[in-house]
Amino acid sequence: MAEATFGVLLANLGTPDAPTPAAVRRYLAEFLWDRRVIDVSRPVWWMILNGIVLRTRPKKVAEAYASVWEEEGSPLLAIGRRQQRALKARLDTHFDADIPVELAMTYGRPTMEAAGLTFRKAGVERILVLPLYPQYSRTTTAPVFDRLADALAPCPHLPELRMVRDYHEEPGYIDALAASVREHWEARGRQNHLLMSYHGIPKRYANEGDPYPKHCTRTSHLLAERLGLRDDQWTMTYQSRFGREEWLKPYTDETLTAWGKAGHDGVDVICPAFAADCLETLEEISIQNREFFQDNGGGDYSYIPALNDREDHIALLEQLVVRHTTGW
Ligand SMILES: C=CC1=C(C)c2cc3[nH]c(cc4nc(cc5[nH]c(cc1n2)c(C)c5CCC(=O)O)C(CCC(=O)O)=C4C)c(C)c3C=C
Ligand SMILES: [Fe+2]
Ligand SMILES: [Fe+2]
Repeated sequence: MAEATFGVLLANLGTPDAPTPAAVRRYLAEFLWDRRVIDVSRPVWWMILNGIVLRTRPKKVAEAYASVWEEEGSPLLAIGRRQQRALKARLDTHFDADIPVELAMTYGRPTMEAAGLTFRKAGVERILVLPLYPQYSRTTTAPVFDRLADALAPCPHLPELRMVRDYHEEPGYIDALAASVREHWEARGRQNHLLMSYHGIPKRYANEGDPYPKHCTRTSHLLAERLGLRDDQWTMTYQSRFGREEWLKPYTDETLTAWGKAGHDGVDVICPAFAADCLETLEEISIQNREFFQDNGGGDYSYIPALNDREDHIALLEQLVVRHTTGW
């Protein structure tokens, strides 16, 4: 095997260390203090965050985490580890070399500092950063860049860096999403409507130039086209809103509640912005939103899992690495 000429840093959002109020509080305190995520003036936000949010939210959110927690821990981290191992295996074969692949979270553990140190000890001089967010957002992709820069700040000899900014219209991504939908239809039956639910962001961020909703819309149209869906066979919505400000619309929960009341007989739900299943898909979509639909009179409700460690998903990540490391 040849020696690697670069390393790959897979990055995702982060998750608490345990499904307990204390661990969730630590996680939220770090995450929600990031200006890229919440840009309210610091003194005002400090009062709201410490006076209200961190006093009330951790208990409720810890219960939600407990309902999806796995033996290996938080689903986001457990799946991230599987993605890391599977990508390394593919890259080692592709390059016939021992390619270092690290997983780091923007908030919580495993930290960017730990990944940076591992690369440094291995003598890695070039790092390809691959944030696991198909659609770029200032609230998710940009903090990966900030946190990595912070982690490397003490390093006297910076590695060469490249970052995949987004892959929202990458053919391998759309193909993998479409294959996951078709396989789900074959295994579980097909509902007559497909809902594509994306994590939301405040509408103001989009008005200020975040291309996230444009990326989501493009992904949705490409997926619908690849599945041969007519316009009346699919809908796109945004989930997980937080706080009082207006977020991107239409909202997933309001849409499913209205569809339930209107007596819709069935819906398949996919969340294309999540490269790995996590609290926002396994609890919010698969449990909470199912109730909004069915308790209001809706029929069948079927959640289509994230791409996780599917072979075609890992093959897509491999393709992205191969393309973005050209010349290294
Ligand atoms: C407060 C504002 C938030 C913005 C803006 C936001 C954007 C955003 N988030 C993801 C992906 C994930 N978010 C997750 C959890 C989560 N998100 C927020 C808030 C914002 N997200 C909170 C407060 C939480 C924690 C749970 C809660 O308290 O409700 C997760 C899951 C993590 C896990 O541990 O499973 C992911 C993944 C995207 C893609 C995005 C914008 C594009
Ligand atoms: Fe979020
Ligand atoms: Fe949520």
